[in-house]
Amino acid sequence: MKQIITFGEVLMRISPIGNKKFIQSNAVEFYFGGTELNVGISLANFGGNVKHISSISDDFIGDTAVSYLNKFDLDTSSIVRSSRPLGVYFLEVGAVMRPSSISYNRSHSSFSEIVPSMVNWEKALENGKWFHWTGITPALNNGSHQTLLEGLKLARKKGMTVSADPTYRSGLWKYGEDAKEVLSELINYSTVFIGGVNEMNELLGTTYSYSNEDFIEASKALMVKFPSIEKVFDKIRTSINSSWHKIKARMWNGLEFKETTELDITHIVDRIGTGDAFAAGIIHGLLNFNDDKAMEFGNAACAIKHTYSGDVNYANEKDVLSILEGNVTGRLNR
Ligand SMILES: O=C(O)C(=O)C[C@H](O)[C@H](O)CO
Repeated sequence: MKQIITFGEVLMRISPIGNKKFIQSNAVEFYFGGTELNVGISLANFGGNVKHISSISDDFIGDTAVSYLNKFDLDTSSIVRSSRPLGVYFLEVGAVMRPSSISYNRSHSSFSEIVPSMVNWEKALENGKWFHWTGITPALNNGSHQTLLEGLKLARKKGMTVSADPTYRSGLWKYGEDAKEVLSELINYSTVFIGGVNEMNELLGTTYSYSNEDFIEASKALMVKFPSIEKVFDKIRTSINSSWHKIKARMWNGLEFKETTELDITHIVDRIGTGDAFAAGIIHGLLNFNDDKAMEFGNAACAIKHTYSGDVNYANEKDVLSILEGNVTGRLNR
């Protein structure tokens, strides 16, 4: 089976247990995560053959991270190891009207210091069919930006499908390059855009609203500016409070507009990684179903991720299809 390639940082999340603040607690729990890794693990849980490429610390914490990836049968053969530490982030999980808070400790991490000569892209992509990247990787450093660019160029040369989740995080991008310029360059090597009106406005310098009409116009304008983009998938989140969200998805594939119904997530267990679950659902859907079902599958995958603690979506294909079929009451399985 040909491989889906994900490339990005593996991070450790450290968080007080439950919804406590650090000052309330001395008991913490940890999880492994990282945007692109979350996508990779979710795709493996759906049955995909996934290779994750990264740079990970050459110490026992890095060994543990690699073992975690192996637990999901990810191909870790193109991961490089370095003397720099694994990136860490601290999370306080909010509840109801109290928002969650994140602080990153990743500026000199193993992945932040990656440079193009560390990855043998020819070898890494030899069995690849799909490449997924996000805007986090080029936001970290010039080295991670250039390494990604090399991988994308080769992926397109080999005719692979490339999905882009441009995720713009203003708190990153500290190394002096212009986010809009860099992301525009990288999107030219991408075919599927997983992002919404905000991201499109950022790239196009426009002010489209959230209406469906504006979403279609923004998607058309995006495809004119970046002719390699064939499909746009967007997720709309309505936040009642930290513990209660509603989500739905919509798409423009150059020919038709479709949207899902809204799924009501009344008791969020953990919302970190839900966007990655959406991206993985879209990729799995496009590889196995039609565009419409891919959008529905992405939305259902995003919804069920809210029920698992940690960054990763543990749902398999059957779990997601069951949500799609309307089984949302959580009835006990015996
Ligand atoms: O990858 C990152 O930057 C993270 O913050 C780790 C999380 O797993 C990620 O944000 C979830 O989307």
